[in-house]
Formats: sequence, structure tokens, C-alpha cells
Amino acid sequence: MAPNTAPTALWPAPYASGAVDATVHVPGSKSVTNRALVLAALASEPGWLRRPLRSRDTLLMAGALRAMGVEIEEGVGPDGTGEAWRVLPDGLQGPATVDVGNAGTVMRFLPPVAALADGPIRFDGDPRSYERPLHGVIDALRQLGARIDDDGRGALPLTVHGGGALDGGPVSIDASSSSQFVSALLLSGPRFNQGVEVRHTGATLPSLPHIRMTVDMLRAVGAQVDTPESGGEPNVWRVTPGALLGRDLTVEPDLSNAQPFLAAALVTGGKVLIPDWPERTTQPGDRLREIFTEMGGSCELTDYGLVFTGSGAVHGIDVDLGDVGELTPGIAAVAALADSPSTLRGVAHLRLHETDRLAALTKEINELGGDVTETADGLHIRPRPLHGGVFHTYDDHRMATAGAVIGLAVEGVRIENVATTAKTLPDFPELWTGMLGQ
Ligand SMILES: O=C(O)C1=C[C@@H](OP(=O)(O)O)[C@@H](O)[C@H](O)C1
Ligand SMILES: C=C(OP(=O)(O)O)C(=O)O
Repeated sequence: MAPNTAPTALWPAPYASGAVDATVHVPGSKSVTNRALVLAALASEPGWLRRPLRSRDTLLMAGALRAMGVEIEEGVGPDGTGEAWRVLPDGLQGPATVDVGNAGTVMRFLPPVAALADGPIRFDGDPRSYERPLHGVIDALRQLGARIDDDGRGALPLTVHGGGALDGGPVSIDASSSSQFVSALLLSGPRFNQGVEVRHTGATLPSLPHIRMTVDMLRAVGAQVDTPESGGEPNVWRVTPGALLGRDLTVEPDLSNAQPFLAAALVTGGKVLIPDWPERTTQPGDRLREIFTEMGGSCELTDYGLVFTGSGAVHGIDVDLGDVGELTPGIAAVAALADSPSTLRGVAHLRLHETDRLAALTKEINELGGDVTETADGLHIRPRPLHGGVFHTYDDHRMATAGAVIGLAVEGVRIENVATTAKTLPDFPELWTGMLGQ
């Protein structure tokens, strides 16, 4: 599945000699696939996931649920078409060991599931996973009645001693470092004896669309959820206890992974069609229609999908990306190629993503001749003529795709460890060269 390249290998990023003109079928959403897997595993009846993303993060999620006793079968959908996973929930069991890799969704969404299992569930992962914040989930689960052994840092590795059930009830957390703390507690909330009431007490809350995705997907499997948007208190979400339905869900394309392809149309003055772009979605990548239009392109949502066209000009942007932080590396790459400066704000929490993304983008773009400075909560990017060189990726899939976007416009960019894109988009190198007709 992963490209046949060693971690240290350098991938010559293809340079675009002209405008791209391509149709790119983008695989399923990581965030939707991993939520759907968790909800199907907690349901009281079997369910289907059609067109699931098969990437490192989602295979880790499936592997973890299997280790806890959930059956996930490979197959075709119930109507005989399309690849699908059939999820057969069963009593969750320990002992089991879960490898979270460096998947935020796995390390945060599964400890609450493990608290419902019978027996101990040990969580471990990549070295970077030890540095990513998890205190919101650990502290909350303890407040809700779970027993967890960790080394006191509020991070991995840890063991959740599942007791077969969890009291649940009200809990207060500071989710300013990751929206996934809130999503994690809500996803398992219907299975807690008293449900759950999550109160966010921090000053800021990133990635609100991802919390909306959690709420929408919970409601789609029959859960009752009260939210600030449905007339509840600000920063409070309530999930009523109850059984979850097994559903037949088709996973939308990953719109954040559509980003490099849209960016390719923008920076080459070309055109890209992304089939199956949803008309309505909670995916943060949908904001690209607006952001990349402001940066110089135009888009049209047609019956075939999203058609995005570059004008030949690329403009800088001043934008708060707090809601859509995972789009930052790709926007920074385009901004480095623009005709005016950019300010990207509201993304201090990116310092604790796959890598410190603000430091990594600054260093790598500057090493190609750019002029980027870090601010307290983002980046200032002043475009300058760039030159070729090695673009380091720090085991971060979005650093690799950002480097590839720069490589389209700058000859001689070599991407370190492009295979790291397998976290969410294992076919990236093939899709990229396919887009370029190579
Ligand atoms: O819930 C999710 O699926 C995600 C939430 C966001 O996390 P943070 O709120 O930690 O940024 C996002 O960046 C991540 O890629 C996916
Ligand atoms: C932040 C990201 O991932 P994770 O789910 O590991 O937090 C991301 O994909 O940009």
C-alpha cells in the first residue's frame, strides 16, 4: 500500500511545465471513516461502511477495534456494488494492545471505548504520539469513573482498565489543544450509563467543524445530542444514553486531501475536477472553495463534482484558520508562491500536531529561499523567488503534500519520505503524477 520508498528517500517533486487539467478521484475521509468505525463498533447491530479510507490511520483504527473483539469484514456493499467494510459489534474485550501510530483520532477516540471493555487495554504508538496532548481525555475519563494507569504526564503510553461499563455524567475539560477531546467523549457518550455532558472551559476551541461532524454522525445513528447550536449553553454538549443503530454509510471523499490537487490548479493556472464533492458536509476542507477563491481561483459545484480553476494569478490572504487547522500546510505552500504577503492566524495548536507544523513550515519554506516568520498563533508569509532543495517532512503527511505543491512551481524540490502520506492518502505519489499526465 505505501509507496516503495525508504523513510530517508528523496522524491523528486514533479515540476509542472504547463497548466494542469485533470480529474482526481480522492479517497475517503479519514475523519469520517474513523468516526464511522467507532460508532459502528459501539452499535447494537451490524453496520456497513462503503468506500472507507484505507490508510495508516484508518487501518490502525480498524486493527484496534478488532483487537477489542469487534469483527470488521472486507466485502462489497449490501447492494453488491463498491468496496465496503461490514462491522459486527460484539462485547468489547481486554486484554488487548492498541497501536495508535500517530493518529490523533485513534489515540483520543479509543480510550473512552476501552473504558467500556471488559479488561485492560494498553495504548502505545509512535514516539511523537507521546508528545501529543491527551490530558483532556485521560482527566475526563477519570472524572467519569474510569481507572487509567499512565506515567503522570497526561499522555501516552497508558492502560485503560475497562470495567465493562462507565458511569458517565458531567465533565469539564480544556479542549483548547485539540477538538478531538470533545469528539472522543461524545462518540462513546451514548454507551455511558448516564450519557455524558462535556463542558469546554478553555479560552479557545479549534476545529469546530470536526465537532459538528461528530454530532451529525452521532445523530445519524440515533443518538440524542444537545449542542450550543441547538439552543444549549455555549461550550456544552450533552449526549443522552441509548443504543446506537447499525447504518449503511458511504464515506465522502477527503476534502482536506483534495487540497493539494486544488492547489495544483491554482498555482499552475489550470483546472481540476474532484468527483463526488458533497453538496453539504461538515468537513473543514469545504472551506477551500472560499479560501482558494480568495487566493485567485474560482470554483463551481456541478453534477460531476467540484471544478476548480486557477486564473494564473495567486494572491496572498489574511485568514483565521482556527476552524480548519489541518488546511494550514497546504495554504502556506500556496501563500509562498503568491504575489502578495499572507497572514495565517488562529492555529497555535498546530505546534502539537504530527509535528510542530508552524516551525516545520517556516524552516522548510525558508530553506528554499522563502521568507516566513512564526507568530504567536500562526505564520507571516512574504513570497520571494524560491529555489530547489530538500523539503523535510518530519513524518507529517501534510508537510509532504505541501512540499509537492511548491515543487510544481519551483524546479528541483525533493521531498523527504513522501511515503509518510500513507497516514491518510497512501496513493498520493501515483495520484499526483497521474494528475500531471506522467
Ligand atoms: O476530529 C478529527 O477528525 C480531526 C480534528 C482536528 O484535530 P485538532 O482539533 O486536534 O486540530 C484535525 O486537525 C484532525 O486532522 C482531524
Ligand atoms: C492533525 C491531523 O491528524 P490527527 O488526526 O492525527 O490529529 C491531520 O491529519 O492534519
